[in-house]
Order: sequence, then C-alpha cells, then structure tokens
Amino acid sequence: MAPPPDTSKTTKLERYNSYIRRVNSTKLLAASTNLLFRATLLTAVVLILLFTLHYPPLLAGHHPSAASAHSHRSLLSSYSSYGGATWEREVRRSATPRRRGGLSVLVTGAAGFVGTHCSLALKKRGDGVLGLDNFNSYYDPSLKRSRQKLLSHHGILVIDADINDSKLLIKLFDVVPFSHVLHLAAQAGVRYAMRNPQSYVASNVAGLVSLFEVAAKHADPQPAIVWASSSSVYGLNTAVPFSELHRTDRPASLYAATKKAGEAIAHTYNHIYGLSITGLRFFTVYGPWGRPDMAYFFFTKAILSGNAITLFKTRDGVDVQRDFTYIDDVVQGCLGALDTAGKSTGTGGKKRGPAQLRVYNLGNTSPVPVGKMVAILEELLAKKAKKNVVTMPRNGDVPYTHANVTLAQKDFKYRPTTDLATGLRRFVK
Ligand SMILES: O=C(O)[C@H]1O[C@H](OP(=O)(O)OP(=O)(O)OC[C@H]2O[C@@H](n3ccc(=O)[nH]c3=O)[C@H](O)[C@@H]2O)[C@H](O)[C@@H](O)[C@@H]1O
Repeated sequence: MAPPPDTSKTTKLERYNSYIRRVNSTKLLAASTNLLFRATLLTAVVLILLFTLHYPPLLAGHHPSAASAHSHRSLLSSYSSYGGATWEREVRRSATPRRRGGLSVLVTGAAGFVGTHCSLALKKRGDGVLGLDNFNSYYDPSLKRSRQKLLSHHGILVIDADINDSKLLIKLFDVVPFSHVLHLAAQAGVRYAMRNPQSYVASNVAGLVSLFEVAAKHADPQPAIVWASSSSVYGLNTAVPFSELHRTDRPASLYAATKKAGEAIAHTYNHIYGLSITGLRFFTVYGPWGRPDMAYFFFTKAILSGNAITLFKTRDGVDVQRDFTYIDDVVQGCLGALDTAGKSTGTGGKKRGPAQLRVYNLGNTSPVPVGKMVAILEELLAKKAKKNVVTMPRNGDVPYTHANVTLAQKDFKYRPTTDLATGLRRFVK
C-alpha cells in the first residue's frame, strides 16, 4: 500500500494561500471603499458647485442661496440635540416672564426678521420668550446668526430646531407651560415658490400642522396661538382696500396657497380641539434687520453697487404697488394680537368649549408704487438707480395690495404710524 501523501506541506501552502487571498480581498475592499468614498466626495463637491452656480448667494443679488431650505432643515433637526438639566434650566430662564401677569411666549422663526423684533419687544416689557429657528439657507444664515446673537444679548435663547421636529416641541411644552405661541417660522417669498415648491409645503403646511398637533394634544395648558398669514391670500381679489371679509380663494402663487391652507387648517384645529388661533395677514413688512430677498433690500444693495434693478409694471403699464408696512407697526400689531388672544379651551386633544378664531390685516393702509419706493431710496442713498422696467412676469406676484385695518384697530388699537420714506430712512441708516 502506497504511503499516504505528505499533506502537511500542501496544507500549509493552502492555508498560506487562503490567508493571502483574505489579505488581498481586505485590501481590495479597503481600496474600493476608498475609491467609493473619493467618488462620493467628488460628486458632492460637484453637486454643491452646481447648486451654488444655480442659486448664487442671496446677498449678492436677490436669489435664495445654496442648498434647498428643506434638505438643510432635515439635516439641522437630525443634528439638534436637546435635553439635560442645564438645557432645561436655560430654556426655563429664557421663557419665564419677569413681570407679574407676563406672557410666556414660544416664538418660532425667532431669528427671522419679524421674529427678532417681536422677541425683543416682548422681552423688553418683561415677558418670557423662548425662540426656535432652523437657520435654513433660504437667505444668508449669518444674518440669522447675528440676530440670534442680538437676542442672546437680551437674555433670549434661540434653539436650533425645526417646527417639524415634534419630539422637540413636545419636550419644550413639557419643560415650559407656554401661555402663547407666536408662530412666525415659515418659508417666505412669493416668487421663490416657483423654484422650490416643496419647501413651502414642508414649512407652511406640514410645519404648521406639526405645531398645532403638539399644542392641541400634548401642551397642558394649551397655548393661544398667533401666527403669520399673508396679504398674498387676497390673490386675484380686486375689491380694495382688502378687508378680512373679502374672497381669499384665488391665490396667485403657491406661497399664497400655503398661507391660505394654513388659515383653513387653523379653522380645523380651532373647531376640533378648542385651540385659540389668530392669523395675521402681514403686508410687505420692511425695516432694519430685514430680509435680503425682499425688493427694498436688494434694490438698495444694487443701487449702492451700481447694478441694474428690474421694476415690474402691470400689463396695463402701471407700476405695481405695495402697502409697505414698517416693522415697528407690525410688532405693535403682533403684541396687540397676543395680548387680546383668548385662552384655548381644550386639554389632551379634547375640546372643552368654543375657542377664539381670528384673522386680521396688518398693513399700512397706503399703497406706494415700486417706482416711488425706488425714488425714495435714490434720494436717501444720493445715487441714481439703473432701471429696467418690464411687464410683470407670471411669477405669482399680484399688481396691488392695500389693507383695511379697521378690525385690528377696533380689537387691539392697531394704528400704523410710519410712512415709507421714514421707514426706509431708518432702514438705510
Ligand atoms: O405681503 C406679504 O404678505 C408678502 O410681502 C412680501 O412679498 P412682496 O410684496 O412680493 O415683496 P417684495 O418681494 O419685496 O416685492 C415688493 C414689490 O416689488 C416688486 N418687485 C420685486 C422684485 C423685482 O425684481 N422687481 C419688482 O418690481 C414686486 O412686484 C412687489 O410689488 C414678502 O416677501 C412675502 O414673504 C410676504 O408674505
């Protein structure tokens, strides 16, 4: 019988070969992972570049900047961390009123233009204010960070979070028994809705529902809610001046449609859950710390830098007109609405009785043609604008806005006092 073959060497060799194969495959895996990582990085850089080219930074013009507000928002909320004794202490400190009978207000969109001014005014008179903002990149977030610094200087904490983050909202209402919510977080801008429609649905519809859900079902006590609707809901309405009784079922832009949807949603939450809700229809609000995507702001920049501006005329050749409203007047209206808001009547998602549901115009009551607005800026800046006058494109704009504010005047003494020339002088300064 032949002796069995000596396998010890072959076995060793096989083991060695298999070891080498494993090492090589690991190297291959590492190499391919490395390659994949580099490819992903390169794609991301190319995408960011393409996006930046497509949406140049807002401060350089009037186009919304970089990444879509929506994707940025989800990124922020997934990174937002909250909780813990120190965090809760800070939240309570910011939200606690300093005067007897003061309000405790959750201000959403606190690092926004109107949000910052309202938060400061509330804090100044001794109310507690806690801010919330997602710092999205619709316009330069560094302006929002500067406003956040200003607020922090006045003892107001602004949390980085999105209104769609229900868990955070629930946590906030667990920590603080807010008496009011001033809900200003929204995707603003009329014409941008054609470019990024989903961001309007995410903020102005889904975000609003997320807030109402938490306020109706989790907050105890339920807060009274005052929120920002818009003059744009009047859409194709031709009866002037715009009254709260006029038709608002013909929005001209998706922006307006989401605000109108918000008013309908408010009705539902008031009806089912007894939430006290007040909608404020703002009319083209302007002033210091304003929004760079608005015409008065980017016109000023363009005039100073010698760039041309585009002025819209209606199809009949008339200047478009706006009831430009100065920020201080709007703040007065917001505080008046908060002070006169009735209490919500429900608890734990159950209505206990009828609650207040209101809508008010907050305008200036004197429309100004955009050409006149530019003439005021030219005088203040001592420099002529280079103007391109074009027929208003079909971009969601309406030709004319004009507020009737009798209702706000009657219910909380709203009385706008700043004309456009005075307001723009303060802005330019
Ligand atoms: O009243 C409101 O509720 C709305 O007011 C503003 O919207 P808008 O009135 O369109 O304000 P701007 O974008 O600053 O435009 C002001 C005027 O300048 C005109 N315009 C704008 C841009 C431009 O390049 N040229 C031009 O003539 C517009 O047609 C408009 O008549 C805000 O941007 C909205 O977020 C807000 O909801």
